[in-house]
Amino acid sequence: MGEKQNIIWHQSTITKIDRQLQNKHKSCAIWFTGLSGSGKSSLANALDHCLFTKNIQSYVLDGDNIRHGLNKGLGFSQIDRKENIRRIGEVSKLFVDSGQIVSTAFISPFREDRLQVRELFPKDEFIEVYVKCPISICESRDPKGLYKKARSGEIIEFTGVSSPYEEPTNPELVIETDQLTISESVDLIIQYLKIKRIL
Ligand SMILES: Nc1ncnc2c1ncn2[C@@H]1O[C@H](COP(=O)(O)OS(=O)(=O)O)[C@@H](OP(=O)(O)O)[C@H]1O
Ligand SMILES: Nc1ncnc2c1ncn2[C@@H]1O[C@H](COP(=O)(O)OP(=O)(O)O)[C@@H](O)[C@H]1O
Repeated sequence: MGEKQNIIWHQSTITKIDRQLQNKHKSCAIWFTGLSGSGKSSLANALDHCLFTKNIQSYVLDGDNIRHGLNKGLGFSQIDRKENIRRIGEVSKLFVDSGQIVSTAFISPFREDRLQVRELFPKDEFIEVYVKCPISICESRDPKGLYKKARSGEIIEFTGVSSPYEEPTNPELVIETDQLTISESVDLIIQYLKIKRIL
């Protein structure tokens, strides 16, 4: 297909390993998944802050922000969510190729879509973090008032209310945000990155 379109893959002369050696740490995608209000953005940003202060190359891709730009125009049907996640998967891979630790904060409710992203990476470069929190607590947090709108029918196909969330079956990490503080959660992730020799 690439050949038909006269598109030829260029191998970059500086490799991912060259970049990792220069950075003095490995690169990976940390894929936060969970309900709205479970704490994905808060954790991804707190982790980013912690890594940044340690001089580690880190960046966050956040659902709300990406949907303002790259994925503007995509909605919340199953098909649009699939495309949303597919694109973020590809962008994350570019970040990992560039030697960075990229944290993504997307609901990514469908197992199949998360699996498709996982398959883009070698085994040790994709870390799925299930940000687990009972919906009753997410709803009581309701940082953007969206659950209220979903319950009243103002928002349709809202995850956990009128659209499914398929829990991860085998994530690398589970973080229960109704049990741990943000700082305890970040410590857990840092500990995992050290055990896996990413840091
Ligand atoms: N219908 C519906 N369902 C779920 N979420 C909704 C919806 N409409 C708007 N929002 C807001 O969009 C954010 C989720 O976007 P994502 O790109 O992470 O969603 S997905 O992964 O494609 O399912 C989500 O952000 P988070 O609360 O950070 O998860 C909401 O703020
Ligand atoms: N232990 C915790 N971990 C993460 N977030 C928490 C925790 N306790 C309370 N919160 C609050 O819950 C809300 C989660 O919102 P957010 O991070 O935007 O979630 P999401 O990105 O999953 O929608 C924030 O207001 C955050 O301060």
